[in-house]
Amino acid sequence: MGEQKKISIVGVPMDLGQIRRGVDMGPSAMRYAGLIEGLKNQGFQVVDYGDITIHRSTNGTNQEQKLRNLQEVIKVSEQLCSELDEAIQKRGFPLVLGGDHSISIGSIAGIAKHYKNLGVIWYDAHADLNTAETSPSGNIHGMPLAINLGLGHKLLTNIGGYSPKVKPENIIIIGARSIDDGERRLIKEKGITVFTMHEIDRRGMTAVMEEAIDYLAKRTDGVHLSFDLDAIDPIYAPGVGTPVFGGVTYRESHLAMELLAESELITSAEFVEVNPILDDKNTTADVAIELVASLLGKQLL
Ligand SMILES: NC(=[NH2+])NCCC[C@H](N)C(=O)O
Ligand SMILES: [Mn+2]
Ligand SMILES: [Mn+2]
Repeated sequence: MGEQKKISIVGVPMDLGQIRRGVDMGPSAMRYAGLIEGLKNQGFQVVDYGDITIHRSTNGTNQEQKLRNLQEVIKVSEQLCSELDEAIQKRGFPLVLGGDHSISIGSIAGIAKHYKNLGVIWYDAHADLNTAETSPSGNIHGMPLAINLGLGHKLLTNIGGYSPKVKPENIIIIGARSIDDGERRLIKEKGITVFTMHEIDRRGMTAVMEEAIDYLAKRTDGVHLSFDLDAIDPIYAPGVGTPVFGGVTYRESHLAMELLAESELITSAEFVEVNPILDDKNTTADVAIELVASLLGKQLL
């Protein structure tokens, strides 16, 4: 990253993609933890677009059904899509703050149209590859990666007016340890690369990241990092709505971000699922902004 590179920040206080309240406060928690100041100290020009407005109707549509809050999620996704489109045209590095992981539908919709062959690193305990048919919960935050592949409800896959956004061979999932049956079938059928916790335990984070970086560097013209804080073990990042034990450590996650910084591969990023109500003294937001700093080139010496 050269000096005075521009970072464009967009907050998405979205909690409609799942049922636990509090994740809408994620963008505030990361700002409160010192995100903007930190990036400025790191030498970046920071343009903060503020938060997208979310209209939370008291009785959202599709409440107990297979796509909870569908209409609201569509509205927010379209808005995020056009904000990111604009940020990229103004040559900023898009940094999106969640909000639950359903925001990735809008962010990747806004980003992918600027690339011929966008790669995606999905750093997550989950695969988020469900559709309404396979979802055990009806929560849209468990579906965004499938939607970005063009699988799922038409109104979601068509955000931004085009579909699909990403090819299955350009996706790498890292840190997965909770995968539903339908997701497992899709991973096999589409040949999606997944470095589960097994591969990370067995080969180590360095080998996993090096392979991911080499692979994506050869075949993509931009890579979006979608970082779900629940990839990290809840010991280090307790403030998430769907925690799964046995996750990536704090150190391994920093290492992963440092290797990505060194590779200069990442062209946009989002940090999602930070839920300060479930957190312990804003620890998860603190961890998130430290990881942002590492991703954007901060070094210990
Ligand atoms: N972004 C997340 N935290 N996703 C969790 C998804 C959990 C589960 N697989 C579901 O579909 O409901
Ligand atoms: Mn997750
Ligand atoms: Mn996720």
